[in-house]
Amino acid sequence: MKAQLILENGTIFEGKAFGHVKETVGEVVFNTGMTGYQEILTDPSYYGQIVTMTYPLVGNYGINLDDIESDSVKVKGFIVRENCDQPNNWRCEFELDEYLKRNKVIGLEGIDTRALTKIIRNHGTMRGIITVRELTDSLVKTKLEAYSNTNAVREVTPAAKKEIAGEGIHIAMMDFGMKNNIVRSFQNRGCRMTVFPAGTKAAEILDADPDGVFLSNGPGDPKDLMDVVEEIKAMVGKKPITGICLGHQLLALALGGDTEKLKFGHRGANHPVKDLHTGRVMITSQNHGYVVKQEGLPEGVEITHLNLNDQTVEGLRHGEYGIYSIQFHPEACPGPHDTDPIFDEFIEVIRNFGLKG
Ligand SMILES: NC(=O)CC[C@H](N)C(=O)O
Repeated sequence: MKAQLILENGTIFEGKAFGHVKETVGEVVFNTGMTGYQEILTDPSYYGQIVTMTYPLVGNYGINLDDIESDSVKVKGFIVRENCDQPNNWRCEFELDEYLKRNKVIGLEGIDTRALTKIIRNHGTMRGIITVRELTDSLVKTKLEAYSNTNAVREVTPAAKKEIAGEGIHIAMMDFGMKNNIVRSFQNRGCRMTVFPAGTKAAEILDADPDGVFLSNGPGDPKDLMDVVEEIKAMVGKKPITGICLGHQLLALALGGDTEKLKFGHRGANHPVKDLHTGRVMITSQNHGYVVKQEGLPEGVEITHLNLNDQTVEGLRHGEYGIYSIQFHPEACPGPHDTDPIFDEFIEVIRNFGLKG
């Protein structure tokens, strides 16, 4: 069935619908990974967004239910140059088309995703609509203007608290739409975890008496979560706190720093990041549209990592408070595992804080 992508600036791409055919509105963002579409589709940080892949052939190894990062597809729509309908892999359980159908998410294929990416790069991230109907300009405008993603974290955070057994240190995880491999990475290191929904008060988390707190990744603008920032503030200095991506941005806000929106974000599996302590450059997995501003970081906060493509902040530390957070994704999935040792560094920060007390 014929379908269109209509962007906020009026650009129209014509292609073919696949997956579950329905109209969808979202922020159109691009990912430059050559593989990893299962992890991308199910990463809750993409909630509210339409993702387009720059790599031209997607779906060729099919779908298996081991490589997903949450229980369902979280993107609002998925755009590819070519959807492979004859996947071939020993782990393949079914096709991408079938997976999108089961999750009621529309796919759009047959458009030049590299041309689309160039438009987003030049213009900045835009809203868009995927539709199989003929819409008038004014209806498109109304639908795009009605789009809001301010409630995203509330849509993907778990409804209730959960315990995960382990023999090691006890970490309170604030789950803003946490990827599965973050939990696995701490589990591999023996950690015990209590996972709390996003709306949990600091007092309840402190009551559980964890050795440390972890703030997860998640969708949307960190400034839509100023109530959460207040709870984090109430834990600073009392417990060591670590965080990834949205968690890192929320920590920066809690410490008195600021965040801003990037023109088109970082989404891919080959972003070079420099560790300013060791001088080493690591290739990282990334998915974010917002970033911590360098200017205005309060005293005591040290920038630990920088992105070598655009010199943006990739890591922060506060020695005295036992705070350490990272903008990129040490849990990978998808992407290289270069930065997996960051989880050991998180645990070390938590242990060292314990020793001080
Ligand atoms: N992966 C994430 O946690 C993303 C954080 C935030 N939603 C951003 O886009 O910047």
